[in-house]
This record gives sequence, C-alpha cells and structure tokens, in this order.
Amino acid sequence: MDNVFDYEDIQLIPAKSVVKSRSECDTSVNFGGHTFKLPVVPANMQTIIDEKIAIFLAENGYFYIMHRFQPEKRIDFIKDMKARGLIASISVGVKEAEYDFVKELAEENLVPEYITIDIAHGHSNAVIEMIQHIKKHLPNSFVIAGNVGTPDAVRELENAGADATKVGIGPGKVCITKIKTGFGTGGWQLAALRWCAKAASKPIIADGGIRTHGDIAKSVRFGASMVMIGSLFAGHEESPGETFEKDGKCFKEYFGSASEFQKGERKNVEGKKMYVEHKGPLIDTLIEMEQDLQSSISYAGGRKLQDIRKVDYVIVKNSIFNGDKVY
Ligand SMILES: NC(=O)C1=CN([C@@H]2O[C@H](COP(=O)(O)OP(=O)(O)OC[C@H]3O[C@@H](n4cnc5c(N)ncnc54)[C@H](OP(=O)(O)O)[C@@H]3O)[C@@H](O)[C@H]2O)C=CC1
Ligand SMILES: Nc1nc2c(ncn2[C@@H]2O[C@H](COP(=O)(O)O)[C@@H](O)[C@H]2O)c(=O)[nH]1
Repeated sequence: MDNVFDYEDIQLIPAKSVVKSRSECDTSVNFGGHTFKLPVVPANMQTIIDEKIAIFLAENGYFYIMHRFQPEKRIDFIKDMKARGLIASISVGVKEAEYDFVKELAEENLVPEYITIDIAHGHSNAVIEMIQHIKKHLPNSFVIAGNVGTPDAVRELENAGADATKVGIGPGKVCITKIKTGFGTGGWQLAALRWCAKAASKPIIADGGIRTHGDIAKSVRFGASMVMIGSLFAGHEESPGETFEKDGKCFKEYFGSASEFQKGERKNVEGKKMYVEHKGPLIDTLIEMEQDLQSSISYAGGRKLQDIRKVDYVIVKNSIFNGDKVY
C-alpha cells in the first residue's frame, strides 16, 4: 500500500461547473437493478432501522437493508413488503439456522430482491458457503457480502457469487474492533476502499466511518457505488429506541451490533453504546444529504453522480477542519 489516508485527510479538487443550479445535478444511482434517489443506505443495525423506517425508505425511493436481529420477524416482513409492492431487502448471518431460513424462503417462493450477509469478518469460508447456498436456492436475489477490507477478499467473495461486497472492518463510530483486536480499516477506511475498488468487478458498498455528508462524495470518488451509514442516521425522530431527556436536551441510544446491548451477554464484545442528540425527522437529513451531494456533483464539474469519479484530489496531511468543530 502506497498512500494511506482516511476521509478527513482528503479534499476533492473543484472543476468548472456546467450547471446553472445545483438542482440540475442528479444524485440517483442504479444498484442491483433498481434506481434509488441516493447512493446511501442506513446501516442494518437495530438502533438505526426497523420495519416502519424500511417501509418509509422503500416507498420514497431510497435503498434500505433490514437488520437480522429479530430473525423470527423476517418472513412476515418480506410478505408485508411484497404485499405493498415494495422491494424486500433483508440480512442474514451464517449460523446453521440461516441455511434452513434460506431454504424456507425458496420453498415458500418468497424471494427478497436483496440479501445481505452481515458478518464481522466476511473473508471466510462461512460467508463463501452462505453465498453459494443463497445463489443455489434464491438465484434471483442480489447478494451483498461482507464485511471485508482487502482486494483478495473482494475477489474471493465475487468469485463465490456475491453481486456486491461491503468494505469496512472497524471504522464504525460504535466499533471497538480496532482497539480490541488491533485489526481493521479504522483510520484508513477511504484508502482501503480505493484498494478494494481497484480489484472489484462488481459494486462496492463503503461501510462505516462516514462523519459528514462530504464523506459520501469522497466514497463515490474512491469507488463506492453505495455508502452504508450508521451514526449520521442515529437519533432521529423515527429511529428505534426511546427518546430521553437530560439537562433539557433529547437523546437516543446508538449501539453496535456486536455490543453487549445487542448480544445480551458480554462475549466477544466488539461494539459499544453512545447517546446521540435528537436530530428531528429523518426526511430532513435525507433531503440535506441530497442537496449536499448535488453540490458535490456541481463542484466536480458534472451533472450526475458518476462525474465525481473523475475529479482529482489532494491528501491534506493535517485535518481539513484545521482545529474547528464540524458544526
Ligand atoms: N463492520 C465491522 O467492523 C464489524 C461489524 N460487526 C457487526 O456485529 C454483528 C455481529 O457480527 P459477527 O460476530 O460476525 O456475527 P455472529 O455473532 O452472527 O457470528 C457469525 C459467526 O462467525 C463467527 N465469527 C465471528 N467473528 C469471527 C472471526 N473474527 N473469525 C472467525 N469466525 C468469526 C462466529 O463464531 P464465534 O462467535 O464463536 O467466534 C459465528 O459462528 C454483525 O452485525 C456485524 O456486522 C462486528 C464487528 C466488526
Ligand atoms: N466493530 C463493530 N462495527 C460495528 C458494530 N456494529 C456495527 N458496526 C459497523 O459500523 C457501521 C456503521 O458505522 P458508522 O461509522 O456509520 O456509525 C455498520 O454499518 C457496521 O458495519 C459493532 O458492534 N462493532
């Protein structure tokens, strides 16, 4: 690896604008045969998405991935989405029961449009075998496999049949993998994305470490087709979990999928919990993301999302915030 950098080490270089208004810039993306308004998907975590949010996102043209932490609800969830004429997008793990679940879906002819294999260390035979199992029983589902952090892993999962791979081990806001294991892409997630994207022949989802809307544009620049985000989507009015008040301010909890709060026990804990200040309605954030990304496209001198891929960049050795707070 030559250049190692993360989101805040990079600035994209502006090119001459070709639009009269940022509203002319098109942020939509085709991913897995469907077009979505944004190249952004809320993380498939229990404090980020639930059935209600999934319906809201699907009805309004946004991509979503339902989490896998209430496995008994998944069949009814898929049936409900299908009954509404909406895309069904679910997550699975790799344990034995998940093999039976995939077979059950096939037997009932319940075919989710998207299935995400959601595992911490995706470069493993466990994930390769699950990709093959899904492709055998549900060949028409678009399979997203992860998480990985190397070109070798991307190639192996693609060769096993994955339709997209998800890159990011340890850059998440509530992640403690980097601290507890010493491994991962924490601190160099954007460079890892670039490294993996060069090897990929199918779409990549950049997962974790997004702290500002500008990081979405940077992810696209370095090869992401889709960007998975947890912390920026936490704390909304609709977010799962209770709102509580402290010193006159409202908060919501955001915890890791490998935290004791998710697992219900302190075994192989690699995630933590934090409290996020209340952010208001989800739609306001989605609209602001779209406007900011339209602006990014205009700075790229383009009209559509892919134009961001063409811009030059510099590696800024110190933080781009120069000691200032982000907001
Ligand atoms: N993106 C990221 O950086 C990370 C994300 N997570 C999230 O946490 C959740 C739980 O993940 P995960 O623990 O994988 O899921 P599971 O608890 O479902 O474990 C999946 C299987 O993989 C095994 N496993 C887990 N980690 C490893 C490893 N490092 N090497 C070999 N086998 C392993 C587990 O066995 P056993 O438990 O016995 O080892 C289990 O059989 C997921 O939602 C995941 O996305 C967790 C950590 C990092
Ligand atoms: N190491 C861990 N990573 C986790 C855990 N739960 C989720 N995640 C990953 O984080 C991203 C979201 O990152 P953010 O920076 O946008 O907040 C999520 O999509 C997972 O890949 C965990 O317990 N440990």
